[in-house]
Amino acid sequence: MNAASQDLSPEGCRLYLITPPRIDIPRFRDVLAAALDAGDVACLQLRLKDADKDAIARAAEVLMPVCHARDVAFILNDDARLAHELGCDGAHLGQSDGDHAAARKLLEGRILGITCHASRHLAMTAGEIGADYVAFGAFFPTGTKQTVHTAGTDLLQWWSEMMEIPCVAIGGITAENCAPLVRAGADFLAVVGAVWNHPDGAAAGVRAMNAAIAAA
Ligand SMILES: Cc1ncc(COP(=O)(O)OP(=O)(O)O)c(N)n1
Ligand SMILES: Cc1nc(C(=O)O)sc1CCOP(=O)(O)O
Ligand SMILES: [Mg+2]
Repeated sequence: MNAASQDLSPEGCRLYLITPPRIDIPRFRDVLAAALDAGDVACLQLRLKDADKDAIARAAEVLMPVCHARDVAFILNDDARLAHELGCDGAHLGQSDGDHAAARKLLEGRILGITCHASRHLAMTAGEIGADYVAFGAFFPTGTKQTVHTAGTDLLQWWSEMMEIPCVAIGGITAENCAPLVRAGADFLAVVGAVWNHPDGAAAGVRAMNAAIAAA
């Protein structure tokens, strides 16, 4: 994902970073800069699940320039209206995060991603309303979020053979387990823990993920 062009045409699988659910903004700013300097990252999704709009706005004000300085798209989770107001590059919406078609109109020319769990039907519907990407998951158990749905590589393979719209794989993805997802056609791997909880730091997490993607 390119912040300048909003071009989601994939050139091989790329890394999609999602913030930890809670952050200390000044400290995270430096960790993020180091992570983005460590290797290719298509975009960062700001996902602060317990934060109010003011706190999200404060985080976006600090973190969006860090992303844009590195040509990394800045995507807001859950709230298309706020993404529009804050000048984000796009929004990621789940199935309970408002009217997708209205969000598509509001975010014209910007990125709209939609969670489709493990459902071909939800993905087709997301494609019909003009989503820029569909997200499937969870592929593996994850400690970041309680998940209900389980997706398999057959879904990625079916989607990527049928459709031009890029697909994102999410849920418990690590450098150790990601190869089958890349080979099945995932255009982006979305991760939280594999980068921010990497034992050698987030920069090492980005390097490990990119090395695993390249080797897949
Ligand atoms: C890239 C990506 N894929 C899926 C999700 C999950 O979105 P959602 O189902 O709305 O759940 P929350 O993230 O809001 O807890 C995502 N955020 N990003
Ligand atoms: C935010 C999110 N959504 C998921 C879904 O399945 O829709 S799984 C997930 C958590 C991803 O974090 P980690 O990379 O640490 O597993
Ligand atoms: Mg959501």
